[in-house]
Amino acid sequence: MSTKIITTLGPASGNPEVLKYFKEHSVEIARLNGSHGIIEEHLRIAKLATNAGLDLMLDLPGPKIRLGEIHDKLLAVKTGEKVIIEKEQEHKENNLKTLPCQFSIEKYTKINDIVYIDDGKLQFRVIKIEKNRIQVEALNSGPVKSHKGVNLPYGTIDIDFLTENDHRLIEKLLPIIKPKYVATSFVKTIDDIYRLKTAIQNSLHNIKNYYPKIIAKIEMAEAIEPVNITSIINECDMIMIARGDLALETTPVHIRVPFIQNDLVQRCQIQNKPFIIATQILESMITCPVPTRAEVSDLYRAVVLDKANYIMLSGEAAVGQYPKECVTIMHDLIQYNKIQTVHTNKKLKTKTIEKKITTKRNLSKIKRKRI
Ligand SMILES: Nc1ncnc2c1ncn2[C@@H]1O[C@H](COP(=O)(O)OP(=O)(O)OP(=O)(O)O)[C@@H](O)[C@H]1O
Ligand SMILES: CC(=O)C(=O)O
Repeated sequence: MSTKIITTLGPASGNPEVLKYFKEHSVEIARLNGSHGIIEEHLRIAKLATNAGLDLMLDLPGPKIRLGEIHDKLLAVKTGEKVIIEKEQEHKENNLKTLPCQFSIEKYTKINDIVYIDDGKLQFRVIKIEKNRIQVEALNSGPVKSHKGVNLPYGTIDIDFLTENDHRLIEKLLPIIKPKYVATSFVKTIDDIYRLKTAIQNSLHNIKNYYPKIIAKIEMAEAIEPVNITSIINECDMIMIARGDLALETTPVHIRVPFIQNDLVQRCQIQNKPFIIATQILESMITCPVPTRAEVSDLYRAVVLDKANYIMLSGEAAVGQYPKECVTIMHDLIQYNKIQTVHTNKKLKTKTIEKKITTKRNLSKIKRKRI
């Protein structure tokens, strides 16, 4: 089976024309990211995607630490600037810029720890810890936007696996849209998968003949420990190598992802489990109509070397300027690989036939000599 595409839906792709294009160009699954957008919007887009013939994936946010609503949606920070990160309901007047956070994070940090925001695009060093807030120093400049992810690779996070938001999506959205797949974020152990299954069963108690396939998103250091990963792969229907958070939840940050990807691909192949390679495959195409050479090489690795069952577009398809162009690049590489494979197989076949013929000829020569 050749690789298929998953596209995350959002403002850039939630319309019939784009979805039709996706369907015609190797997209099989439409992902609804439960971290963004309201239920009504997910319902609307789910209907459009189903009408376009796509399967649905509901991606549950799990215990991901995110910023809250930033006043005016955006705040600029400068290198060296001191900033407060505080639990959003616990705001205390101060004269520093303040980033609201959905969880209280002071208990997961120590002085000098690095806090990563927005997939690591912004880095801060912890300089002071107080109740419900930390003071940090910006290590680089940039804009901070509402709801971006916060990663603390040096802390042990013990936020409950299924959050209030996950329960709300399981109860309010799942029974209506009946997605073929439910993806679950920040899985650490097999018990998390059991808990998710129980929550889904409870929400579907009145619905017969439907149960979603479960996708475990691998993005935590604990999940890739040998004692956990084998049983997680066994218990779910598909694995997502969720490289965005994985890059920041494993140390040394950023550089371990390709090594872990290699290991997970091998494990999935040995355990005969389909897998998805996700995140930043064509990230630069959020704002540029063509990919970088490095991105095409990453795509080549996923499709040709790893033979991923699915490759996934996130922001590129949800909010990017070129969702159709991204899908076209992926589709074209998949098709090109098919042609190359047929070509190589034909060449191999011809070589084998040639070899057989030469061997036969040599044999008959030997026979003739003997006579
Ligand atoms: N439905 C949506 N509505 C608005 N913005 C969205 C939507 N989906 C995604 N986005 C934007 O695109 C970015 C990238 O999308 P992506 O699905 O990778 O989200 P994410 O925040 O990185 O979360 P996750 O870790 O679950 O992938 C998001 O950070 C968000 O700004
Ligand atoms: C897809 C996702 O959640 C990640 O890469 O972190």
